Amino acid sequence: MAVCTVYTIPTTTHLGGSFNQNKQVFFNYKRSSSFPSSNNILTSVSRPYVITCSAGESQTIVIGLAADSGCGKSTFMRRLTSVFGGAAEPPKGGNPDSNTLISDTTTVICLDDFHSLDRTGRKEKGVTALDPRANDFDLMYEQVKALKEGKPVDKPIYNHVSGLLDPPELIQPPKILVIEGLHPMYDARVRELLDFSIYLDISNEVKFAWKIQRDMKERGHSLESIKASIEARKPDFDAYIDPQKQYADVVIEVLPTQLIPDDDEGKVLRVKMIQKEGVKYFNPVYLFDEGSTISWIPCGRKLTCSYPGIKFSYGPDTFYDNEVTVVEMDGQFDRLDELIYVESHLSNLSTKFYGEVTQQMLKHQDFPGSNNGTGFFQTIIGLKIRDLFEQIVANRSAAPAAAAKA
Ligand SMILES: Nc1ncnc2c1ncn2[C@@H]1O[C@H](COP(=O)(O)OP(=O)(O)OP(=O)(O)O)[C@@H](O)[C@H]1O
Ligand SMILES: O=C(CO)[C@H](O)[C@H](O)COP(=O)(O)O
Repeated sequence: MAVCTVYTIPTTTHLGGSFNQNKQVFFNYKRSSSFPSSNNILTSVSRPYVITCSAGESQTIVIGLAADSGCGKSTFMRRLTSVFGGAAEPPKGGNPDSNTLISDTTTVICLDDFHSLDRTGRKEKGVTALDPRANDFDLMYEQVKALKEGKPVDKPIYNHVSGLLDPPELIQPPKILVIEGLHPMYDARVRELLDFSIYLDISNEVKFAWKIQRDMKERGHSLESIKASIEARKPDFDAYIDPQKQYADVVIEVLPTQLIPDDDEGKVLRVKMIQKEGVKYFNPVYLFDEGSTISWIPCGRKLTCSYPGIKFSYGPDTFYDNEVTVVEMDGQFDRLDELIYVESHLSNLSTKFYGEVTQQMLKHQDFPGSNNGTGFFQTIIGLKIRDLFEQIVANRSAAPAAAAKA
């Protein structure tokens, strides 16, 4: 809900009346009270006043997380919500197949809920879920916009168990809204609403290895059916999902290792954190010396490394014509408690205390990717998002004060 603030003028004239939420007037008077914008009749201001609304202090911050199915979005979300504390759970008393996760600070909605065609509908029309024609971008835009403006919405639910569209669920505007799924940056209108965006870019080789792990070992699918499903999705993935990475503020790219020649196991990973320069409220993380190009093998006295070891790289680059800063980690950690050694050589981490990244990694050591750059960089991005949120909130509260001083 937007919050309006009343600034009173120290005279005795009474103006009274109602106000228009969209009108923003900044005067240099004293702040006397704040109230929710739904209560739009003034009853208790006895002196001339000025009201500021809609840049409300409770405006929702929107984060977009894009990736293909089975590429670690849920794992990333668990790391992110943990940074803010409190457990993330589906809406209480709602649809047991809801895709939404709510915690004190964050609400994560899954963009699969904006599929306009259900499983049968897609089959009949011969389109995949990645195809824009199977998704309702008008509704996605309207609902994300409404939530950002502090208004609740009745969001549809795509039921992954039945393959049907279920009755909608009520979503209240949170402090931080995360929209995760296939298309958070596809529609220009939705993209414009994002305060920060992330793309999880999992290379085909690694995606295949993860799919085998989950769908073959855990869900009993055959190797052939996994191969066929990846191949069937590829043209639409290339056309509609992959191009979104050009818009992301951070891309986490996951590739096979270069430390083992001709590795085909896909267990050891090379992970790049590609951070866009010039993004408001986001200072890229760097290694040792900002702006330099660095290659670092931390293995030795302070970091235990078994074969094939660990290699970090850092430096400036360009990505889709944007200037970026890249931190890369190839290899995997043997002992997570020793991670503090690596953490202490990175700067701009947005931690609140020494060793916070290591603490978060230790807390979730059972999550996939905790021993490599995927978990490490996801944790760091979680902390950067907390920092971005705190800066935006601090800036908002400072704005009326600055206006008052002017
Ligand atoms: N960092 C990682 N390292 C190794 N395996 C991983 C990693 N992240 C995810 N996986 C594998 O991929 C699977 C899917 O992960 P997750 O559920 O987080 O992805 P998702 O994008 O949310 O999937 P979906 O869209 O299908 O719900 C996990 O069960 C695990 O096998
Ligand atoms: O790419 C996907 C996003 O997670 C799913 O395949 C899509 O949502 C369709 O779901 P289902 O396969 O359960 O019908």
